[in-house]
Amino acid sequence: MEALAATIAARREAGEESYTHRLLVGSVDAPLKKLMEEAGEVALAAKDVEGWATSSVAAALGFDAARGAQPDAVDVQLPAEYGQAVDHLRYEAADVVYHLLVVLERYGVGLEEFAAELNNRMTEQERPDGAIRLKDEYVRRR
Ligand SMILES: N=c1c2ncn([C@@H]3O[C@H](COP(=O)(O)OP(=O)(O)OP(=O)(O)O)[C@@H](O)[C@H]3O)c2ncn1[C@@H]1O[C@H](COP(=O)(O)O)[C@@H](O)[C@H]1O
Repeated sequence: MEALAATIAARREAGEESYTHRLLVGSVDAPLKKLMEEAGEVALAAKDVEGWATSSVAAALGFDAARGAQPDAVDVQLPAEYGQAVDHLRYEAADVVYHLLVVLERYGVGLEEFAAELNNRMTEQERPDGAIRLKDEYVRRR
């Protein structure tokens, strides 16, 4: 994530051949539209995973019912498509994170500041030692 955020920031100085550069300096509507589009694709991909899981459970229950069995536990065989759907979910999630980092970069929110925002929401027990916090040196606008 740090390497990606640094690459995105450096693309401010790149040429028009860079997709990231165009998202950083062109109309903001472009990265915002992509962010929303990719978030929608994550939702659809997750529903696809759900679909393969529930149809597999339904198939296993139907198989047991056909045998007249009343099992305590159902042996669900997840098909290859389930794994492919999870892979697809991960792929779309990466598209969201990339476009989110581009949008944050456009408005000067670096990865460190973003991490500090998340760290601030953690309980003392969750937060690792030395975690970056939202302090004046990270945030100049508060
Ligand atoms: N991580 C990414 C990254 N993730 C997604 N994308 C681009 O985001 C766009 C997504 O658009 P689409 O949805 O049309 O493409 P898709 O994901 O194939 O299709 P869908 O299945 O989502 O519909 C594609 O053009 C991808 O290339 C990215 N473009 C760049 N990066 C990183 O940014 C660096 C700089 O890239 P440049 O833009 O080439 O400077 C790269 O080296 C990468 O590390």
